[in-house]
Amino acid sequence: MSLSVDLNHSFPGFTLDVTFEAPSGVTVLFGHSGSGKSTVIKAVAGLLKPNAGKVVVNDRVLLDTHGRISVPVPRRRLGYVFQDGRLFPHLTVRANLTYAHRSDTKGLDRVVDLLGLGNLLERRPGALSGGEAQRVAIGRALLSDPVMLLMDEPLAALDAPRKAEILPFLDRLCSEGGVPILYVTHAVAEVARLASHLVLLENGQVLRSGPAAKLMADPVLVPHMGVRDAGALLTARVVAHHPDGLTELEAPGGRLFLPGVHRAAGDPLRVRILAQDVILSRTRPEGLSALNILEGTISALHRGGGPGVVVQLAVGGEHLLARITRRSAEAMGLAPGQTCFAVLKSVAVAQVDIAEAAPLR
Ligand SMILES: Nc1ncnc2c1ncn2[C@@H]1O[C@H](COP(=O)(O)OP(=O)(O)OP(=O)(O)O)[C@@H](O)[C@H]1O
Repeated sequence: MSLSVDLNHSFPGFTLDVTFEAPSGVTVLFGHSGSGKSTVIKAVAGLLKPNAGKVVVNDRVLLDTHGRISVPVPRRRLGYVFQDGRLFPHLTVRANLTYAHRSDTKGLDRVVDLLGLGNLLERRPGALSGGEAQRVAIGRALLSDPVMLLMDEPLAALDAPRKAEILPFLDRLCSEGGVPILYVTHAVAEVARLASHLVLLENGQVLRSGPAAKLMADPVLVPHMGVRDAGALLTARVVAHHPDGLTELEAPGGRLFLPGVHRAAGDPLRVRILAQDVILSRTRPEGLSALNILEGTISALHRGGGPGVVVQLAVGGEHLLARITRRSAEAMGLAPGQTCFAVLKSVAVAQVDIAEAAPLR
């Protein structure tokens, strides 16, 4: 699938002017509140008629204001998942799922299995948790046999435990579902977990558009992600589970030992490592409590306006980010091309930051 979006629209005091192309997979529209994310997704869905623009999904023109084409909403064949599930309260989960069902029963079985809905089918929405209701809403959208799923902050209304509960299902949807997704969020953790392609929006414009792993590892973009949320993604593979509860992973640049990762040996993972959790050393450190030491080469340094510096480290074919003080960077004489060791505490990596791997490269 490919998605091509070119939109112009004005509200009083706000102008949207965005152009981006995205390949198959999960495209995340990320930006702060009011940056225009929902306006873009509504225009793609056909719920908002932009002043001018063109939207093409898989060579199918959904909108072309010059050519006076605007495919009506039902004929766009897009599945829409809102913040709140918007299920029919008087229907069971099964009836909600089959309401707009265009697939065969096999499709229903697959979606029920993919989203873990088997034991919920006879319940009504009032008897579901927020996370369960959202899974049903996603299932219903999938069963309408869409050419693309549009998800507008689908986790925003859920508390942290419900988010953690639904994320593994979204991982599976992204890696096995086969349906391309346009996903709106302002949560960096969701970008890190789900995105294959990232479109950064700011004040109604595209700041950057590109592969998620590349943009997440760009030191210049750290302020846009938020200094406490910024972090690069590494692909890793489970090597072994040790009796002391640690899981050993093979990662670019070395081994990682993380607290109990519940995946089988050999499984590929995608691990987000927050820039603020990485310590740098010019020599291989010894006698530390931190178990994880990855060897790399400094590929970029970026000074912000404040006392911080973001260092990008090439490890294997991937990148890590470390946010340290300018004082430390100067004292260590850090410069591109130098060998450097990244030190990471095992307990710094949260379970929510470990996902089934969608390939990064
Ligand atoms: N129907 C409307 N009429 C007037 N202004 C609107 C309308 N819809 C959106 N806007 C304005 O357009 C801008 C972009 O809104 P939009 O909802 O696309 O942002 P967003 O990035 O999705 O924000 P959030 O994360 O808060 O949902 C905002 O300034 C908003 O107030």
